[in-house]
Amino acid sequence: MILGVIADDFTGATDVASMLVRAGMRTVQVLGVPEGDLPEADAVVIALKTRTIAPADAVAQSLAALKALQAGGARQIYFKYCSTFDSTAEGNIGPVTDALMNALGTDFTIACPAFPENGRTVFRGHLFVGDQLLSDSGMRNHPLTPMTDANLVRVLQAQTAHKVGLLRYDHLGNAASAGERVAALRAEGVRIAVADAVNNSDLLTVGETCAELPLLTAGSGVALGLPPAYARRGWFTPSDSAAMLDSVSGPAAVLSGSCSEATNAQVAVWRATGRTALHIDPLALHQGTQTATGVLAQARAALAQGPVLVYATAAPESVKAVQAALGVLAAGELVEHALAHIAQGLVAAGVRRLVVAGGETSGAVVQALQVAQLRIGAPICPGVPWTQAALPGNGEPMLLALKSGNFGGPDFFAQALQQAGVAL
Ligand SMILES: Nc1ncnc2c1ncn2[C@@H]1O[C@H](COP(=O)(O)OP(=O)(O)O)[C@@H](O)[C@H]1O
Ligand SMILES: O=C(O)[C@@H](O)C(=O)COP(=O)(O)O
Repeated sequence: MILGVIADDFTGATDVASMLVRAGMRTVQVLGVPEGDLPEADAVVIALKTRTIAPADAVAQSLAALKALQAGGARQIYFKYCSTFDSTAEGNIGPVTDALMNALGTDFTIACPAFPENGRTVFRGHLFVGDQLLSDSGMRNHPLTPMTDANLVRVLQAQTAHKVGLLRYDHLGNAASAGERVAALRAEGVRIAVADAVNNSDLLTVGETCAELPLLTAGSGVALGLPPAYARRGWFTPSDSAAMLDSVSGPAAVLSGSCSEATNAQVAVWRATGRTALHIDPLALHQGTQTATGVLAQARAALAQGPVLVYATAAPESVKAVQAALGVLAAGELVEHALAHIAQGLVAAGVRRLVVAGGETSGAVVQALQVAQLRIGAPICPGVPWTQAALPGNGEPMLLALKSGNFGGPDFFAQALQQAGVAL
């Protein structure tokens, strides 16, 4: 294994796995820290659900993942977080980075969430989402990790006691000048350098400059820049490594717990077509006037007519009202449990092609389905591939598309299902 990736959520894990596959690395994604040996591959991605949990728990799980990757022989470790730097006031990007650096005995790493193909660029340490600063984008209203500061040096500095610096774009002209700047930053005592990157060429420079660091921390964009750097060092030969997924039939469904602007638009487009769309109302769930079992029964009944969408996706005002009534974490968990329960019931009813929107939501759903490993197939859009899992028990194949809340065009759900052979 060349690269061992620790991803802080499940959509992020398929995102980075998809990038590595695209750059020619044989990549396997495992869900949670496995008990036994890791699979044989150029890169192994361990998907955790640590983005919004207590920092101490996130650190413990990340260190367990690190141990497994080290036992599998990983030459380099990559801590994958969101391209919008999603974190709470306490972390977990800073605490997990610090813990991994200590465990690896290293005194320098970078932090680079840039993913230019999806509009995430970092310029002078500030993160942009399209033309907007992160703090002006829809991320300011995220239910669990509202991002209200685009200055990543400042955001990260608040999460670590160590010195955070900036690897600015004007040093990214080539790997030699970037390398000199890294040496200077290290001499200044900087432990974590936020790296600018506004296009894929910057990511290639970052990849070349950082290919031999024990630890990288990034969104999925840097994963594009690393494989060419590894290949130049003779560590592997890129191959067309995208898995051919099995052709899977059976009913299809979409579960959506993301409240991002992109997902709100995708739900609106689906509803406008008149296809089945069942709404989960967290307040009604809490009061008991709606139950997950009731919604599941409706969804199962509708499957014969075609794919079903079940969504809790709501606009920011509505999310805020729910959170004011129930509490932020309790509201999130209530919805996640409901969608996970519905996923289990739908799979028991024969659903074999499932799209899930939202990182936390995907984590809850995939954990409930007790899936252990994903094969990465062709991308539906940048950052979202179809994947194949074997169901526990009988090992039957099922296709899963885990969509980051922010990714995909307005017609993503139909596009994904059609790509998996679902007639609409
Ligand atoms: N209507 C709602 N009100 C409050 N919280 C909600 C609502 N719908 C979903 N949630 C919660 O919001 C969170 C969305 O996070 P996530 O699934 O990671 O989406 P994204 O990928 O957009 O970040 C989840 O914890 C989900 O349960
Ligand atoms: O880097 C990204 O933007 C995604 O890979 C990601 O981490 C997804 O997180 P969610 O938006 O919470 O799904």
